[in-house]
Amino acid sequence: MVTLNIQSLTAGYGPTTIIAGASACARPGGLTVLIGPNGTGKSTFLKAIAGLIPATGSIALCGLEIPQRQRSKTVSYMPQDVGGASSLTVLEVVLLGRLRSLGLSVPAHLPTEALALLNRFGIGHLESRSLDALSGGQKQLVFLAQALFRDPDVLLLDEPTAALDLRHQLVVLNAVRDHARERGVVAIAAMHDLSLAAQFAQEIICLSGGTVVASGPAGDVLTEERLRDVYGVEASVARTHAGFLSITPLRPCA
Ligand SMILES: Nc1ncnc2c1ncn2[C@@H]1O[C@H](COP(=O)(O)OP(=O)(O)OP(=O)(O)O)[C@@H](O)[C@H]1O
Repeated sequence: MVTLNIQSLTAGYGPTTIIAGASACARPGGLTVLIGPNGTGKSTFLKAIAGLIPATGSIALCGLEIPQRQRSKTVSYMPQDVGGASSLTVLEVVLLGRLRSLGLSVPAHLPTEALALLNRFGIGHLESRSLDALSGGQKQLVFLAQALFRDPDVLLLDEPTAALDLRHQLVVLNAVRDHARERGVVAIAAMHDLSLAAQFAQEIICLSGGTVVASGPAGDVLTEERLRDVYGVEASVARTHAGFLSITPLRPCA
């Protein structure tokens, strides 16, 4: 099984350290949700795992260290702002400028599979539309489809449901969770909606102050005491009739 082990990860920007010796483990076959307040470093954590920013510490898959220069082959990162998001390299983007004259031979099954994925997200009818002519949520769905289609060993999604309506939030999180189950891959998504996180996560990692302060099943991580400590809010944590945790923020702590 391709468990991702993160040990003593330290990363930041210039002289500023944002992630300071964070350690966590993400198991394959389900969705791991990364939570934490605004600006706490969730995106930085994911970018450091993906090898997109300099970092120290160890990132290992199945016990084998993945050197930073090889991360892009095994790890796929979908950023929060999908305005120009793509997992294509800079060189590939330039090459695509001559797409029509490249004479690419695309095996017939690939467009069929890609279209099936778009249909799963309810946007198959947009297949020929230019990206410029899509709404923010539609664009997010296209790049999610690209991320899943790429089929990496480790899928990192930065707030994948932020621009989506209720139905598409469920469609996407079901698709990501099913994908992780079917392929046995690691999927980590940063999220702010804690009730949705509790519904879909096999495990939750909670970041605060540059380190991992808790990880495990939603019921262990999402306690009223932790929400007070980490988010500075009084919140009610209850279980719904369907058996899921429901988190209701009540008021900021005094
Ligand atoms: N390119 C950058 N250069 C300098 N500082 C940055 C850069 N990107 C982010 N930061 C800073 O790093 C800190 C962590 O940002 P990050 O985006 O990782 O937080 P986050 O937990 O994902 O936040 P949010 O929930 O608001 O999206 C913030 O203080 C932010 O201002």
